[in-house]
Amino acid sequence: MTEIRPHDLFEAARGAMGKAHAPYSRFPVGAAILDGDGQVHTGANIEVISFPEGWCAETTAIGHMIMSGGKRIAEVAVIAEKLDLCSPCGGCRQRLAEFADAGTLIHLCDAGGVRKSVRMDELLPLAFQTETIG
Ligand SMILES: O=c1ccn([C@H]2C[C@H](O)[C@@H](CO)O2)c(=O)[nH]1
Ligand SMILES: [Zn+2]
Repeated sequence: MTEIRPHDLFEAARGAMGKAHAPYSRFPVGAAILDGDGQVHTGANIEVISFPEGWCAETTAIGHMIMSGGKRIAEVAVIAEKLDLCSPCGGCRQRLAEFADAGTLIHLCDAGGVRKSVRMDELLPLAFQTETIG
């Protein structure tokens, strides 16, 4: 099996961004998740005319991963057409954290490739948990 590299994830996210349904914000976003079994799952943002009902690229990709049988997130790439670095929104950080580990890398991309890679626990420090601390 060919190893998936961050640049491959970037390309998958960029391809997914081309499928965004973002007629209201005109702000296409793409995401790609590498799961623990080496499979890649992609997503784009999907907007709805009643604006709060739309959802993010990362969320679409998580749905694809779960429905394809993927269990854990090994790496993520995110790209937005109109931003140099698209960092996942707060809600998506929590959704990603559900399936990621503290050290899972999230690659923030621009049109040329990966520009910055951050750990899950940098994106969502002090994440909510129900286990007793200490
Ligand atoms: O991390 C993010 C941030 C925003 N969006 C989408 C939501 C909306 O469709 C558009 C503008 O906010 O970008 C994402 O897909 N991912
Ligand atoms: Zn989001």
